[in-house]
Amino acid sequence: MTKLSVNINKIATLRNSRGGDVPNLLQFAKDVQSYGAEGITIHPRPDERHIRYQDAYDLKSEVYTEYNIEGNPIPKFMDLVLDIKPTQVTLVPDATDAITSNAGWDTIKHKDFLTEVIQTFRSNGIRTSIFVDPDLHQIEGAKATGTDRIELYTEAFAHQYSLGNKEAINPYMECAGLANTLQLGINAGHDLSLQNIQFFKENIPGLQEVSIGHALIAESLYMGVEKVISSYLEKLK
Ligand SMILES: CC(=O)[C@@H](O)[C@H](O)COP(=O)(O)O
Ligand SMILES: NCC(=O)COP(=O)(O)O
Repeated sequence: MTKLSVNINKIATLRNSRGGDVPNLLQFAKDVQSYGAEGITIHPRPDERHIRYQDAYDLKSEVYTEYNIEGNPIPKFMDLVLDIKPTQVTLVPDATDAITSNAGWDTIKHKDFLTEVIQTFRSNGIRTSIFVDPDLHQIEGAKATGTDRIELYTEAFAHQYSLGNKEAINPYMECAGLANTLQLGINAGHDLSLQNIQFFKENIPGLQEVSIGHALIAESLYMGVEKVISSYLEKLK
């Protein structure tokens, strides 16, 4: 059984574009949990262009499933996570101006830093996960940091799969095999979608959690737009 954690960054992006409170982020989080989602993921960025730090605090009392906060462990982010104490923190090595996450950690180069950060979070009762590329050396490096889990960065798989290249799953399968042997928990995310999720899940043994945002929100628009147009037309008769 793989848990679905819904990344709600895009809801905050839409809200912020008009400066008000539509759509309401907290209500959305409540609703997706009531529809069965098993977690809520947010990825606050230093410029707060979507999730604001205050959102992260406000969500704390509304998330009754798993609360996963992702980000680069700069001091401001560390303080936020240690204050909130979510279920899980996922460490992502993003540049401050990154449009979206575009690489996993070099767990070998940053071993000492990651080990210290992970120890801080774990000693506060927060489960840890490290965002990594599907590379066996990086999985071994992740194990050495003491992290509970890894999050496999799935952008390369998603892109290749959309081009029909199913072999793109191979490095992920190898990394999952190694992670299972090392008793590292396995999460995955980035560009997972209704098109690729079943194939990914079927080929990754021990996949514990996926966090999905961008495609899930776009798919929700497409799957809902017909009903909404009909509702408007009904009112405009
Ligand atoms: C780590 C990861 O892949 C996601 O958290 C992704 O970075 C979402 O962030 P944006 O919504 O800012 O693209
Ligand atoms: N950790 C990945 C995540 O939260 C969502 O990524 P995406 O589905 O928005 O690409």
